[in-house]
Amino acid sequence: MHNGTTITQFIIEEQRHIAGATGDFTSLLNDVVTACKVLSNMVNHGALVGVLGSAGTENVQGETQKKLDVLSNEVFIQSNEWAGHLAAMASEEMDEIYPIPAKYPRGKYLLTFDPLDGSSNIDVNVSVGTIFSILRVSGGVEEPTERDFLQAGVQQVAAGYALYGPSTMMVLTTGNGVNGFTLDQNIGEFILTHPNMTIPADTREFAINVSNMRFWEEPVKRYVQECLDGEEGPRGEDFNMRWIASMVAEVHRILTRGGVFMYPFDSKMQAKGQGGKLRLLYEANPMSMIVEQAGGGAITGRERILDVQPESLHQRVPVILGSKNEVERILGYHEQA
Ligand SMILES: O=P(O)(O)OC[C@H]1O[C@](O)(COP(=O)(O)O)[C@@H](O)[C@@H]1O
Ligand SMILES: [Mg+2]
Ligand SMILES: [Mg+2]
Repeated sequence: MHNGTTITQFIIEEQRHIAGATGDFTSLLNDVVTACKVLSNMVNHGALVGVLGSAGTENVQGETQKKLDVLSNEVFIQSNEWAGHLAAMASEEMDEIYPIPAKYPRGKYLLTFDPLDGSSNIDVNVSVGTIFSILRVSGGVEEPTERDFLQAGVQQVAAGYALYGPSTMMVLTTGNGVNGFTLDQNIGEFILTHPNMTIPADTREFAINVSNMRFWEEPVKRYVQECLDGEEGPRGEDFNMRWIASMVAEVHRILTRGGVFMYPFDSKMQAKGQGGKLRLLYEANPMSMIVEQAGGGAITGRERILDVQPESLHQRVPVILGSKNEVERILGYHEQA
């Protein structure tokens, strides 16, 4: 049994040093933490509580929704709408933004989330997670609009994810480094177990869905081919590969032991008029903030993800993130192409 720092203690301690902090942000994060505990419990019970399988509906992006995609979205809304910290929420699973209903007070923050990341893995009992990002309202608190959410990732106040794996973890940044907490199921608290997570600058491990190889652009093909060529190739070293198909789990591995994760631009997505597979506001931006705060890099291939000016709520972008020196190498390959 752990008796270390709880996530609430950690956040309160961090906020103590911020002049003018009202406690709103602390209690918003607390509600997000509660939502993730509820989801952890649901995911853990799986088939026992009838939450696996398809919901028989599609989200705005035309993807089939799992029952847990829908349930986790509802849990996130219920946990976060009542307390008066938020003006609105936006989620991968909702077509439009969700302004806080008039029966509740509205606050100065916005919450975006991917309530269940990696949901194609849920029925096969492989790790899934939740990704979230907190922004400040740019316009009026009373009439939040989609435009309020279209802020570049550098504007994020905080970002984090929960990983429902062999143990449930919460990884969080408020712009002051990255810290990891493990859920102690016996006491229902996240305990600080991974202080100051940092990504090694060098790696010999990459993650990409190679079934898309024929659709990639030249610089990504070059990078992956050089990894595959191993000791005999230009890198002079053997590389290892992983593909979990849950971004949350891939990013967590990278925070733990380094590596590169890529869901790059490809011609298949281009044909559908999409810039990439992963969603800028719910996946790319929060993960990029975490990765940069841990000393890594995060780019689309040609530019820093956190500098991308969003044009629409459900915008997708190419993502290449992880160990700094490898990300810089891939950026260089794009610049040379
Ligand atoms: O099935 P693919 O093409 O390998 O894509 C896997 C990617 O899709 C995602 O699952 C998208 O997330 P959702 O499950 O939230 O739609 C990422 O987590 C993952 O990296
Ligand atoms: Mg996702
Ligand atoms: Mg999802």
